Amino acid sequence: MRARLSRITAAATGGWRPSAARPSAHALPGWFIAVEGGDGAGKTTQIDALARWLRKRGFDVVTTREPGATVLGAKLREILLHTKDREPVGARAEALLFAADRADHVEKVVRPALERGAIVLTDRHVDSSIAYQSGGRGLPVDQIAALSEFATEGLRPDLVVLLDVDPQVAWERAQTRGGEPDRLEAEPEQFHGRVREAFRSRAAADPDRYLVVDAAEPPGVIIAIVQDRLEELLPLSSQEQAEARAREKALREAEKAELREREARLAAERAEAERAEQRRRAEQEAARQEEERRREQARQEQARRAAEERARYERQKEEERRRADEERREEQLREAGRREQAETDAEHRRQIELAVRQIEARAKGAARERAARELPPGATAAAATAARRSVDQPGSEPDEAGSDVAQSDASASAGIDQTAVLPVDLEPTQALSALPDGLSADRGGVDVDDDDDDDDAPRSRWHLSLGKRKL
Ligand SMILES: Nc1ncnc2c1ncn2[C@@H]1O[C@H](COP(=O)(O)OP(=O)(O)O)[C@@H](O)[C@H]1O
Ligand SMILES: Cc1cn([C@H]2C[C@H](O)[C@@H](COP(=O)(O)OP(=O)(O)O)O2)c(=O)[nH]c1=O
Repeated sequence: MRARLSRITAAATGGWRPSAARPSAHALPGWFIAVEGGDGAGKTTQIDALARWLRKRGFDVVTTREPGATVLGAKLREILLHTKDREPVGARAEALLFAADRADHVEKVVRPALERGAIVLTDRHVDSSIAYQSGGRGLPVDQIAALSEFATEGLRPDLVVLLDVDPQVAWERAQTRGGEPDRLEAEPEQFHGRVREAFRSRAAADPDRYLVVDAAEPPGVIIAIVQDRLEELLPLSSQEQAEARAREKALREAEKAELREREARLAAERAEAERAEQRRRAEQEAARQEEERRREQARQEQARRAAEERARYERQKEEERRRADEERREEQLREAGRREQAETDAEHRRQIELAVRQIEARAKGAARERAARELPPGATAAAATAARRSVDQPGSEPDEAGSDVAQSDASASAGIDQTAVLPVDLEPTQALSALPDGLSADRGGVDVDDDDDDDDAPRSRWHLSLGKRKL
């Protein structure tokens, strides 16, 4: 089967050259197969089976036989095999008659069939003459071979299938066909033994052209062996070649289709890879743009925060400047208030001191007047004069009182109400209650020190303390 497959492949590719494998010398296009063996070996059975098999493969098959395939051959066969009631045929005449049949057979059946390219399957040929007329009858083998060479014009089978079997077995098989044994079949066992040996000897001398098969095997086994050999030998039939070409064409088409499919698949894969690459690049570009946008956003956010921070810082600085200005203004206002308050307080102190001195001066004057009234008349006049001087210059000793009055006049000229001058006969507490509005000198804030130790007139020392005003 392997050989057949290799031939199918070779034929399909145009590499098969039948003549190169042909063991015979003929150059005819057909194939010449001879089946040989003893009587009852199974030749007819195998030829029928081979013919069916070969025809099924598409070959032009011609089955034939020797002797008796032609009109002449049929008459010779009758003479050769059925000699009952006739004069016996001698060995040399027998050999010549078989040769005559063969010559007519080759000329009229075999060669024409081979020339048209048929496979010719013949039941017996030259080897039967070698086996029977030489081996069996004892005629010189070279002369029998030369006679056959003459009859066939040198045509030799491409293959001789020798069905080799014990003559006794073959004889028993032949009996199953019924009928009377022919003249040669009727020969003794030794004869058939020599025939067998002649066949075997000839096959052994040319193994390339002979296939020896054990004919004791079942018909199926034998046909398989012969088929194997013929598959090696024969080319493909026209039908098989056409089928092989069709298969080869289908194979090429399948390969082309597979190639196209593969190329399409590769193209699709390349396109997909390209699309994937484009997607990857697009995603990469999108990611890059997104990253750039994110960075720009972050940069803008950072710039916005920096701007906000700067604005906040500027607002803070502005606020600090505003607060500082406000504090400075408030401080200036407070300072102005303090100065104003200090001036007001100083003015009040001055007025209070003036008032106190006036009160003290008047009190002293009043005391002197009282003392004068209590003195003798001369002393009284002097005291009254002093008292008047004291009255005329209240708030101090006569000299001091005069200057205090002058100061009071100065205060009046500075806008202080002259009506604020206290009456001289007021007690200190009465005088304080008579202070102008805005001045206060309560007992808690003004110490009145009645000191009569160094002065004969009751004298109060006023220590002024001013309540703090809120600005
Ligand atoms: N291999 C075989 N085994 C057994 N019987 C066979 C075998 N081949 C053929 N036969 C039978 O033997 C008989 C002779 O066969 P046949 O083919 O006529 O032989 P041949 O043509 O060689 O004289 C037939 O009855 C056939 O059925
Ligand atoms: C062709 C040939 C046949 N013979 C013999 C062999 C056979 O016995 C006989 C042919 O008889 P046949 O009935 O054709 O053979 P088989 O019995 O095998 O079917 O002729 C020769 O002796 N010489 C030959 O050259």
